Amino acid sequence: MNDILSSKRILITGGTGSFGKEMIRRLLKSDCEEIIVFSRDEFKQELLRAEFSGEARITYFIGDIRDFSSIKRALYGVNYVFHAAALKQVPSCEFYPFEAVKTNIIGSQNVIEASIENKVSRLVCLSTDKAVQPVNAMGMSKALMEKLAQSRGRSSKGTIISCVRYGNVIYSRGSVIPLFISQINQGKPLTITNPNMTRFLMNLSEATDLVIEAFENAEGGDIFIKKAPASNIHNLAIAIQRITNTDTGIQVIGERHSEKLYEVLASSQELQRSQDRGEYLRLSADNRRLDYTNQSEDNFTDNNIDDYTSHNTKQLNQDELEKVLLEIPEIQSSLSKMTSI
Ligand SMILES: O=c1ccn([C@@H]2O[C@H](COP(=O)(O)OP(=O)(O)O[C@H]3O[C@H](CO)[C@H](O)[C@H](O)[C@H]3O)[C@@H](O)[C@H]2O)c(=O)[nH]1
Repeated sequence: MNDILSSKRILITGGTGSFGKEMIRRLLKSDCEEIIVFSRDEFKQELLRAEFSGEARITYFIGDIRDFSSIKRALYGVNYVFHAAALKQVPSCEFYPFEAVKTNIIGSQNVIEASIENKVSRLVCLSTDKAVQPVNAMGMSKALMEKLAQSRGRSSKGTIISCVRYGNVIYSRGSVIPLFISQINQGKPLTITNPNMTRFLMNLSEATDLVIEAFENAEGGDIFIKKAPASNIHNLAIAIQRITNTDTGIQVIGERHSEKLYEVLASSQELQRSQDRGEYLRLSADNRRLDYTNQSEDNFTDNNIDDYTSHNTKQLNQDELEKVLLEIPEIQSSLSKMTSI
């Protein structure tokens, strides 16, 4: 990646989050000229400044993607953009769906238009499996972000706009695994919603690799996904108990608002237009024109292709789950704190 980054200016929206930090670490290994962290929260920027103290290539920009003028100003002279700013929590977006509209849809449209106006050459937008056949406000808003990116990705020749879809990132802020660890620390039972619910699992490094894969290889309107294994929540809870050598019990609490039993990383229709790239799949935009009189007659959904779901992908067994979990730095540090008590 170093060649295309040399002497370039890169902006990360939502740059203080876990993806932002990991991407900054990767970018600092290149000869890029500047990394701009664009986000709303001055305190989180202060913490990041302390974490990367003395790193002259990082600059900090307070702004909000909901405000077109602030993102437009920040993007002046920028070459590449990673768009990670979003409202990501399913339950809170259910209760405040218009906030998801404002950030994930209108904010993303601002990032896309400001990138095109500033002649940014590549823009990668971070999406989620919840955007496929969405049932909750978070997924619906991300689905529309993808549509906006694909629509402008088709027409904006100077800016390559692509998306990536994450599965669940292990130990991401506010997610179930840190919750389980905190419940264990308090001697409480692990609360599981529906034992049979499955989720695709990936770690932060894999999620960042996926963004880089799209950044380097996407054509306008592409969506990249990473082939990922999955687990059901019951097995995940058992694996957490086993690696922590604890048994505070398990309490089934039932599903939260608008949760899916399983997630879909790619629909059968998308898979029909996909390119297998080994670890990754590239889902091309449907680039037909808005004129169906001249299209070929083979535009049918292939009945033999299933959606790619967290139910039909590879399921991690207990040993594999424990191995995957033990590789996560935050879990390692939680375990060492537990043993030192
Ligand atoms: O107390 C709990 C809380 C959650 N779960 C279950 O654990 C799984 C994962 O839940 P998380 O809250 O960790 O994650 P979500 O699947 O709801 O969504 C997460 O993954 C998304 C990607 O698909 C986005 O990254 C989003 O920001 C993030 O919240 C779900 O099946 C959920 O029902 C429990 O069993 N018990």
